Amino acid sequence: MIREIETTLVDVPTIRPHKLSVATMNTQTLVLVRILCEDGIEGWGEATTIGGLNYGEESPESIKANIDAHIAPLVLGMDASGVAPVMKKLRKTIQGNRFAKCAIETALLDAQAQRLGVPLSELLGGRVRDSVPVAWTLASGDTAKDIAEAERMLEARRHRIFKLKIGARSLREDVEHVLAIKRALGDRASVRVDVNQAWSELDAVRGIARLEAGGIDLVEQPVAASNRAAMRRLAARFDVALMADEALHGPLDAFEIARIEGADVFAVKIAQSGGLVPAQQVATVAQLAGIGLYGGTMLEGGIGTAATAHLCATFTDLSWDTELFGPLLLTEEVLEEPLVYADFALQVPSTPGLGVRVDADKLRRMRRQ
Ligand SMILES: O=C(O)C[C@H]1C=CC(=O)O1
Ligand SMILES: [Mn+2]
Repeated sequence: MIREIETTLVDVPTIRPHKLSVATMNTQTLVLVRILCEDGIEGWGEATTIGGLNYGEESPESIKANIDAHIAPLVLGMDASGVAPVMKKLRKTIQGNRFAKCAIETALLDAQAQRLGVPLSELLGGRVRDSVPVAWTLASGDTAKDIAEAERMLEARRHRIFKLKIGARSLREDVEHVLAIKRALGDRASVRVDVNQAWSELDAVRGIARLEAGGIDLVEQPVAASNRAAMRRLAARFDVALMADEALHGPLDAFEIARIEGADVFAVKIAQSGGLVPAQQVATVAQLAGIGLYGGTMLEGGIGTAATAHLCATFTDLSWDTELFGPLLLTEEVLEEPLVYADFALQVPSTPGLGVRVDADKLRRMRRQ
């Protein structure tokens, strides 16, 4: 039985300002959900988002309020081991709120996998890999600093895939910034860009032509999420891989974008999709349509990152790797033992459930009062 659902906000400073076209992040607010079950098992989920309301339509505060006032009362007392009936009820009764639903589903699946004594990946069909390659986002806003940061990451064998956040400056400045970084790193790294919807279609045509010629491997969400027709035209026009991110709010969007050939790659995000199971459906649609897979992040801490890692471990083909570096952008850790990053990859935890333990003392100290 689901006995208790507790939602906690934790404000954690980032290791440096993280500049996106929609926001500059100096702190990240983790939204953590703990579900206590009658049998004493405790499951954890995460509903962290980016930039308050700059990135998406759910804020940390709205997610917490909606779980506390509307979602928890609906499912308290239900059978905790029946994850599917609980989620069926939530999805039927509650509109939207994909992040909150993701956190509840993750916590219930974490608890259930612990109950069964298996890693979460085994509840999702079983893993085909024990680690996932991890990209790093260069987003200091300064070309020389970004190059130095990339060199440090290569030297430490932590990352060899770099995603550059662009779209806030003029097209010319952005393209020069990206190409300078690519020239400095050469074939030692894969360089990709994320425009976070900032460009018009015409900007995108001009920008992508130069990025493609300069050896950039992938362009993420260059135009507005709602402009699927532009994504279709850009995907048909250029060879460089075009990735959908903000345009993907779950399996239905995945199906529609696949149908119109509106992307070459999908960023699979568990919170944007509304949970681990719908995110797996997004991936299934992609695989059926011949669309590549990439494990995306909402810059979550250790819990959401571990959950996505378990999901990505089940994908037969993960050709575009992951960006599961969220915990590395934060100055403080909420887990007892941090996730393990080595040899350009994140190790997928192998103990029962999510395979991570929250440090209760640290959380008490760090939580928003
Ligand atoms: O992909 C996004 O749009 C959001 C996020 C993921 C990595 C990062 O630096 O920002
Ligand atoms: Mn993105």
